[in-house]
Amino acid sequence: MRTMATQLRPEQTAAAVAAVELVKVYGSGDAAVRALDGVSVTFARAAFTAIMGPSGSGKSTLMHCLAGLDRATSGAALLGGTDLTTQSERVLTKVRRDRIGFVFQSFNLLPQLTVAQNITLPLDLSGKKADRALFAQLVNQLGLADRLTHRPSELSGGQQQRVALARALVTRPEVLFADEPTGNLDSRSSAEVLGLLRESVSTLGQTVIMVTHDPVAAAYADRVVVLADGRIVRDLNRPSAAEIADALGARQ
Ligand SMILES: Nc1ncnc2c1ncn2[C@@H]1O[C@H](COP(=O)(O)OP(=O)(O)OP(=O)(O)O)[C@@H](O)[C@H]1O
Repeated sequence: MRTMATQLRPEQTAAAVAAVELVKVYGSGDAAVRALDGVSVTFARAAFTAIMGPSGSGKSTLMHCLAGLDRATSGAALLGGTDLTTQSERVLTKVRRDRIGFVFQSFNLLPQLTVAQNITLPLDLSGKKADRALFAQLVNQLGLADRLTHRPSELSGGQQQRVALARALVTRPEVLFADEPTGNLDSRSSAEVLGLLRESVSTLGQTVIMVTHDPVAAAYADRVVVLADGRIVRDLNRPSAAEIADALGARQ
């Protein structure tokens, strides 16, 4: 539980997403692991940010705390000014469903549903109607128009990830979190999915935050934040893949 209220600045509450002095400790006593060690960072709207860093540096923990999937030990995790660390589980479930889009390495599609049903599932679950114009635009942009009645098992990995992307975007989430979205894809499909993420930022004004190990993937982002030992150690503006690899190499 938080012992002291975290002081918030206007630029933090106005940002799409912000971490403020975020600390996450797993376990206790000798076994305690400080996965996040006081992370403060703001993420602008309509920007594509990559979070990078060595294995165990805290990337997933940061994303999970910012997306309301895990609760920080102290500090604030702000989504459009709402501090997720102080919300009930019931509210967090609603926030994840209504305000956040997710794309995971493993696609997470429902095998018994068609492509079209998978895409509209989050809207169906919250009792909302799909915006037909946006649905049609996404399906065309993502090259899924002739796949709508197929099951996920009939699609390639790249196509499945494009369905997951459409499912995440059709709700118009305030932020799209992508966790190693190209981890299971070959380089051609990876380039396609990353290009589509990039396009969602440029054409739809989507805010995207992506965890990745891959400097080539991170080079699609506007900004690359590098973590080490639960702290932010680099913050790069539009870096090339080579600059990203250098920044990571210097840390390992
Ligand atoms: N549920 C947990 N219980 C205990 N320790 C945890 C838990 N989750 C993560 N950790 C620890 O917290 C630290 C940060 O882990 P995290 O998964 O955030 O790193 P990461 O940068 O995402 O790593 P990777 O690139 O390998 O996925 C690591 O030391 C990890 O062992």
